[in-house]
Amino acid sequence: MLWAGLAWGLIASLLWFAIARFGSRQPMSEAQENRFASFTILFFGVTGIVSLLLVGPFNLVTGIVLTGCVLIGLLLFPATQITLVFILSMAAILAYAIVVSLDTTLYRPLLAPVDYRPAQVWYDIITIIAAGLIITKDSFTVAALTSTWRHREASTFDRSIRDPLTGVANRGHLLQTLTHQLAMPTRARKGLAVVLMDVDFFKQINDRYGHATGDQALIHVAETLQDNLRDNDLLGRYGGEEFLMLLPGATLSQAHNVAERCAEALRHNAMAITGSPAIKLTASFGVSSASAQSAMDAHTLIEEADRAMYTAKHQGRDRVVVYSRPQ
Ligand SMILES: Nc1nc2c(ncn2[C@@H]2O[C@H](COP(=O)(O)OP(=O)(O)OP(=O)(O)O)[C@@H](O)[C@H]2O)c(=O)[nH]1
Repeated sequence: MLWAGLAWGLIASLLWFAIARFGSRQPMSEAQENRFASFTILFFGVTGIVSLLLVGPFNLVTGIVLTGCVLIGLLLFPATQITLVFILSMAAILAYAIVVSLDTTLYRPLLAPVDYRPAQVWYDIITIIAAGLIITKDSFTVAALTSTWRHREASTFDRSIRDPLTGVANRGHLLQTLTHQLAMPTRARKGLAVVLMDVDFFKQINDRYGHATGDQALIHVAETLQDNLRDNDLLGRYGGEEFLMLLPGATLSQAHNVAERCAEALRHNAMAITGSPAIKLTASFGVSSASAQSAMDAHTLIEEADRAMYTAKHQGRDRVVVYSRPQ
């Protein structure tokens, strides 16, 4: 019976862990994780109750299943459900203590041996509470590790799509998002516009104030642009002092307005630095768009915006130029 219990605990735990970790190719969504966690509680909870009924609270099989229930549950749990698991495990420990404190002649496990003897009640209660505290402490350690692990996974993903200096999307993420949006079926997408901008005379800022101030200026530019975009627009750093904005659903003239708004914000939002007058920054903007019907690829669209941006540079900088496609 003991070995069967141990084997069962081990197999069930490994199985559960394998399903949680490798069961789906995609990482589980939060809703899936919650469903899986609830199912796990139910499964181990029911198993625990059945063990209690069949072999009684003093049997090692019951102990293993209850401990497994708490530990495996916590190992797999999304952080949002840790409190729930904690309450449930404390309730399980309390219920366990109550059961052993009862006059056990009132309760006789279904599979109890003929010479079944109730244990010393107080001794058992103290042992169970101590065990409960140890399990709880361990559970919190596991929970903390699990949450660090999840957090690390999330922040690795975050790092892989962000520009480390400015915190906006990096070039790879911009291109991937744009390619994905352009590949959407015609009926699912509206138009899409891109705005490419390049800070004017940026080399002079580096030369005059130093590279660290140059970096601050890039952060300032990114913040100013971000403040002038909507939530579903995507701003990213395309190169050194070049930023790209993806505006899903925007027409060419709407994107033109957005670019003018950004140029205006940059013009009137000089960057404050200590010990010198605020630095005035301007930029040149190029705008291009793809209608819902056009089959345009990401590189062509960006190249058009790039040409328009260079026209803006040649026309004297600090302005917006819209790409006009040859008829
Ligand atoms: N501080 C800092 N400078 C950068 C970074 N990336 C690129 N740069 C600098 O940006 C400058 C770009 O200079 P240029 O390409 O000559 O262009 P510009 O001076 O902005 O002139 P125009 O674009 O013609 O208006 C170079 O000096 C680069 O070293 C960065 O991450 N931090």
